[in-house]
Amino acid sequence: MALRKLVAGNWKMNGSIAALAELDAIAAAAKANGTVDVAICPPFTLIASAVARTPELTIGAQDCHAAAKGAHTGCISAAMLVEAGATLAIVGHSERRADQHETDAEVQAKATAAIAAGMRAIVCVGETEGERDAGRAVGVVEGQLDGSIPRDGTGVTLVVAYEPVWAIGTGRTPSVDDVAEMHAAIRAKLSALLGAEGAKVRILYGGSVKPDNAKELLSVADVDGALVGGASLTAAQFVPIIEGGAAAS
Ligand SMILES: O=C(CO)COP(=O)(O)O
Repeated sequence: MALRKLVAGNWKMNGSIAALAELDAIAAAAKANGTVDVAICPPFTLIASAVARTPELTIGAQDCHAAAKGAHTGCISAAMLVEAGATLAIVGHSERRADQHETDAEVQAKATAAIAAGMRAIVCVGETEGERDAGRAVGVVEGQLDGSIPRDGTGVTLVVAYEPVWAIGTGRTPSVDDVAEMHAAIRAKLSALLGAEGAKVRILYGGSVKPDNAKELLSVADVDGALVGGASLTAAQFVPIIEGGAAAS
């Protein structure tokens, strides 16, 4: 079953009010390429301004806290993100798993909170270079899915992003065969975990997606979109990736 592709940008800790000007051309490209869904996840402080500037564009967050409210200084709840206008939240990005020591259980709780608040959750998984070299990539990702995927959401509210850690920000990507193998394994695992709902979960590829490789990567079986870091910061780079997604649809 071919799922509608989602091309999502993760701005990480980049951007500014001035940089939101990029959204104008990105929103126009989203409209012109209506066969794909497009989203941008800017830093928390820019979410409301991004929604105000381009209400037609899906705006998401890069994290949320698992709790509804309380004594968690510096954290943001899913309900706060919804109030700001976010309709999806990335959770469990490898940078947060590494820098903030987030565990699978915490990622699962965050995804559950995001979905309960009415957002879609993009749950990130991916192996390190050492794990791939040791032949453990698929096993590591299956384990992350086991621990991080909420069992009570619907397939539509859940998105998985496969982001090999060694491909993020490096200009290196797995071979098309390796991407196909991993995405097939993720699909099988999702079906085992979620039954029929597993077939509805979009599986994004992330890690050095650029204008010149987007169409090829997005054409691989069970690649239902892309999660784009650096190349999502400018319309000049992100629009051709949106077009690549449409061409692969
Ligand atoms: O981490 C990523 C998206 O979440 C990928 O980042 P790059 O596209 O910059 O490699």
